[in-house]
This record gives sequence, structure tokens and C-alpha cells, in this order.
Amino acid sequence: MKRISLTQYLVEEQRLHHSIPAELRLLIEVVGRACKTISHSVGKGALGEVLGALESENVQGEVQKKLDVISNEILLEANEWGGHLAAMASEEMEDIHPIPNRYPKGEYLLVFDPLDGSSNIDVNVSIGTIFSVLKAPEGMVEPTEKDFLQPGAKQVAAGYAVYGPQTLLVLTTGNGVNCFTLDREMGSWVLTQRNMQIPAKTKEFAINASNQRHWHAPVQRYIGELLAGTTGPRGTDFNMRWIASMVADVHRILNRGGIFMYPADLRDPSKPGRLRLMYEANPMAFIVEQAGGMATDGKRRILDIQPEKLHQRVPVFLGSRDEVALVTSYHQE
Ligand SMILES: O=P(O)(O)OC[C@H]1O[C@](O)(COP(=O)(O)O)[C@@H](O)[C@@H]1O
Ligand SMILES: [Mg+2]
Ligand SMILES: [Mg+2]
Repeated sequence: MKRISLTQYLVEEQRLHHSIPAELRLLIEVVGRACKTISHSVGKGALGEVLGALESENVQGEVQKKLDVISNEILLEANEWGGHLAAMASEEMEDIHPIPNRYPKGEYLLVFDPLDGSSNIDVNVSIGTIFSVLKAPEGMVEPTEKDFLQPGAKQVAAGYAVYGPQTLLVLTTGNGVNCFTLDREMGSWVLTQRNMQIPAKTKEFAINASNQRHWHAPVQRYIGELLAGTTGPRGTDFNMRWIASMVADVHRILNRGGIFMYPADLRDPSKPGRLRLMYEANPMAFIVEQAGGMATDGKRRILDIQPEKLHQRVPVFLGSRDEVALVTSYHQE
């Protein structure tokens, strides 16, 4: 098999297909390098003293794990001097992070969840990094939060890394979805899956069922029908998986189909669901659509939502098209 590296793939996209500008290619390479460094820290575990929690909380009021903070710092540092960005924003930081004046600046904005699946860090289950790239608005002088508040449809690139049995990088620049595997000996990302496609039909679903008593009626109905299996209206059995790392759940769905749900529920109305629009739902929705799947908040296409604030939460239904369309239709009845 001819080995194609991430750099070669991106150069091909840039030169042959003109689908990405050189600046964006270089930015993606910097993010890819940062993910390699994070992978290295994750892999050290107790030997690198990277496990466990800190005393601090992030803007979401969640206790920060050491690796949440380490990964955030790796991404900030790698991208600060790259010269391709105007500013960054992260799950772990309340405010945006403009590129300091001592570094060259570029025209892109980078948004990330530095470490996704924090509850799995200390138990050696797959975790990851999710990122999204936006273009800074025309005429922007000093970046502000408002410049980031663009619908997901405006993303120019999105991806995630999974730190699991293998370290993977899944990427879209709006021209399909490709997967790269980290060759740990060579230290390079190698293209291992081209043009990933999510099957439209599935018999597998992912939801945190411990929240069932709080769900709204359309989700109760949909899940009730799946659980009824051959004895219910669907006339077939469904299987359930829940890793509690969105990256790992989405990666499974990208490979063999399935529907992933994190709905809003009857609890705190100020928290519609758990996942964050800008750095979890939008990049994953972009990837899923590029792989032929569908992503909604139950009512609307996620990529059409106009963000109102950086750390906004949204309900998420994404994956195999037929199932996402069905649960979305239940919300419209
Ligand atoms: O604790 P729950 O309800 O299983 O939630 C799991 C979800 O929370 C998340 O871990 C949130 O991400 P963070 O770890 O980045 O906060 C998702 O990856 C995952 O799908
Ligand atoms: Mg997350
Ligand atoms: Mg996180």
C-alpha cells in the first residue's frame, strides 16, 4: 500500500483540487502536531503524572482534570506562533484567546474541546480532541467573542483525534471525511481510510439511558420504540452502546453506523443538553454530514444554528440518516 501522509494529502487537496488554501493546510498541520503531543501525554498515564483532577473548575462548572489543562496548553502553545490564526477559543477557557502581539497573525479562528471524554481519562478508555476552524469575518481588527459566533455551516475545516488503542485523526475540509492513523515509530499521520461513509440505516443507538426519567416526550417515544424491538412498531431488535466519550461514540458511528443522542431534558432549562455547540456539536455535525449522515438538535440542522454565546449548549442527534430523520420528525409532530 502506498503510504500517504497528512502533509501529502493536504498538499494534494491544495494543489490538485484547490479545495484548501495553503494557510489552512499549514494550520491543520499544526493542530495535527499538537494532537500527537497530547497523544504522547495521554499514553504516559500514571508514569507522566497526568492523571487525576485539579482543584480548579472550568467555565462550565466542571472540575478540571490534569489532562484537560495540559491538552489545552499544548493546543494554545502550538498554535500561538503558527502565524495562521487571529484567535482561539476553548471549552476550558471562559474568554477567547487572541494571538499575542509578539506573534504573526493569520485570518483563521480555531475552536476546540482539548480533551473530550474527561470522565474516561483515569480509567484508560478512549478519549480525544475535537476542533473546528472558522474564517475571521472580513474587516475584523481585534478579535472578539462575536467574531466566533458563526453558524457551523461556515466551518472551513473540522476534525477530531481519538486517543485509543490506536491514535487517529479524522478530518474534513468540506470535501469528504478521511482518517489518518498515527505511526508511532515514524511520528507521522498516515492516511488509512478515504471518504468515510455512514450507512443510512442502523440497528445501534447511543444515549445515556440513566437520564431517561428526565427526557421529553419525543425522545421517550423514539427510545421506547427501539427498546420494544421485535415486539414493537419497528419490528426489529436494536443494540445499545455508550462509551461516554463523544469522539469514540462518533468514531464508531462513522465506521459502522448508528445514532448518537444527547437530548435536552426536563431539568435545568439553562442547560439544553450537555454538549457544546461551538466545539462539540458543530465540528461533529460537519464531519457527520460530510460522511453522508445527518445532525439535528431535534428540530433544526445543527449547522444552521446561529450561536448566541461561545459556550452555548445544544441537544444533539447525529449519525445514520434514517434514524436521525425519524427522531427529528417525532419532535415536529
Ligand atoms: O456523563 P455522560 O452523561 O455519560 O456524558 C458523556 C458525554 O460528556 C462528554 O464527556 C463531554 O465532553 P467533555 O469531557 O469534553 O466535557 C462527551 O464526550 C460525552 O458524550
Ligand atoms: Mg467534550
Ligand atoms: Mg473536554
